[in-house]
Amino acid sequence: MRTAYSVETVRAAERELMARLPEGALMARAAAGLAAVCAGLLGRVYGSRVVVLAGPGDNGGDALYAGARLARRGARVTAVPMDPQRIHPGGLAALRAAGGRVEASVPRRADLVLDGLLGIGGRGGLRPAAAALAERVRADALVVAVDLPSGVDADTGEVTGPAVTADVTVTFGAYKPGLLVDPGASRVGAVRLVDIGLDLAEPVLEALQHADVARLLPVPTASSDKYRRGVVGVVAGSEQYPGAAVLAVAGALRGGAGAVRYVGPAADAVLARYPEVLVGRGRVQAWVVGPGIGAGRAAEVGRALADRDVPVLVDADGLRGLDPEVVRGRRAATLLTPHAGEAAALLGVPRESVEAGRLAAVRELAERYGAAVLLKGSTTLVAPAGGGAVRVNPTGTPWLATAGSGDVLSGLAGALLAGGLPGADAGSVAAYLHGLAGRLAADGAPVVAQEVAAALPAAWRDVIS
Ligand SMILES: NC(=O)C1=CN([C@@H]2O[C@H](COP(=O)(O)OP(=O)(O)OC[C@H]3O[C@@H](n4cnc5c(N)ncnc54)[C@H](O)[C@@H]3O)[C@@H](O)[C@H]2O)[C@@H](O)CC1
Ligand SMILES: Nc1ncnc2c1ncn2[C@@H]1O[C@H](COP(=O)(O)OP(=O)(O)O)[C@@H](O)[C@H]1O
Ligand SMILES: [K+]
Repeated sequence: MRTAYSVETVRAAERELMARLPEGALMARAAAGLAAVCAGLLGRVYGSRVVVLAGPGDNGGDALYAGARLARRGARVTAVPMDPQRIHPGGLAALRAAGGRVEASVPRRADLVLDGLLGIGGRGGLRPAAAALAERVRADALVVAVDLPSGVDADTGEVTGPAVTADVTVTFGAYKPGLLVDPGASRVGAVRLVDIGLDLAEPVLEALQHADVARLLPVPTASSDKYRRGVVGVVAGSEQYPGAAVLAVAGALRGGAGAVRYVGPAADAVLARYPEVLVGRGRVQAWVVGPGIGAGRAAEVGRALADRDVPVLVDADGLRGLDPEVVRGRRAATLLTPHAGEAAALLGVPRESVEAGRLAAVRELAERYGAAVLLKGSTTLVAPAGGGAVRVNPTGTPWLATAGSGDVLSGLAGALLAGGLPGADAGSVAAYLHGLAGRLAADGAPVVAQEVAAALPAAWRDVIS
């Protein structure tokens, strides 16, 4: 499991460690790690041109001390302060002692630019003086963000104004949520974690890895039969969107359901593609309701939710007007799987505000509905029902933004619910496999939803191998 920690947690761990270490030791560790990564990126340090954008706080300090280390190895290092009156004094002295220079404007030539403007103390987007410096960085220079790209909110990934886009981010002690959640995540480039010895409390965000998914996947045993493996009931599709039924069923079958029961008006289309499917109501271990059902089917959604002891996944049209009290009153898991537009409708806010503040939106929905919530999109997030760490999905590809791929995801997550996984596990494991299948099927070229479903077994094998 990869974990990310809030600024508050990082600062508390830093205080605790600093109390036991000589002054400056922690910053020296950070700077040493940073300089080592830069040296590796430069290949040849001697004679290289390095620019340090130095903000007013400790982030600038890290960058200046790292600059000093590179200068001692023969790099030509120029620091450009964001505010000449406020620059880390120790870092500045170290850089000068190592032969580095200070200039008021960004030099025209640079092999590598260290973005030490703002770290975890940054609030909001870059203010004009900082933004002007960042803008003057030449496009062909390698940009290395110190701790995080300046202008990205460390706790949320929000970017509310100008911000740096890095090629590499060297982060200290722990991943911060803003490095893993869009829009911030799109600005970090490759992330390198430098261990500075922090002893951290609870993470606020976590990302499953192959081994975690392998451990969670339900696998049939000698005593399994199709009912014990889990029957998934799929209420999906309509005359207008019969394909949604086929794709949700495909996801459920490929997700390891013992059997799939289809309920709705697209049975002919479903059976033509999947003769394995049972048609009509009956006992199930989980319901998937909503993909492609269109408007006016609230009664069917209500019927599934009323079965309080059976896990239910609600997606797409099923989410329209969903009543928080009904969902809160359920005993078994409920998993809601909105995209940003559906989440915005449930929250009564514009879509853009969900996209800009994905973590806050998914947490708010989980809290309001007392349910696990999977928010789809460029970084899929899954919040558990009872609060606690949100899961961010590390797999996936923008090629998955194709009609029907969400229907496959619903069926897949439904199969995992039927297999006994709790809501947030079912959602995050499904997103992981779906994202991996998307990558395998796309392989850099356009992909259609059926191919994503067809690649699920390969994704599954990849995870357990
Ligand atoms: N906390 C830790 O565990 C460690 C922190 N270290 C470094 O210290 C950094 C945090 O340092 P600080 O707390 O001094 O904070 P920062 O250096 O991130 O920034 C704080 C300063 O920036 C100004 N500022 C805030 N938002 C701004 C904006 N939007 N535009 C322009 N100026 C803005 C503030 O007025 C404040 O003076 C970390 O990111 C990391 O680089 C490392 O040295 C090692 C350990
Ligand atoms: N920019 C993106 N990058 C990666 N994945 C994306 C992106 N946009 C959408 N997706 C994924 O594509 C799928 C689309 O689902 P959804 O929006 O429900 O579409 P549909 O209703 O057509 O199936 C989701 O799994 C979502 O996370
Ligand atoms: K920075």
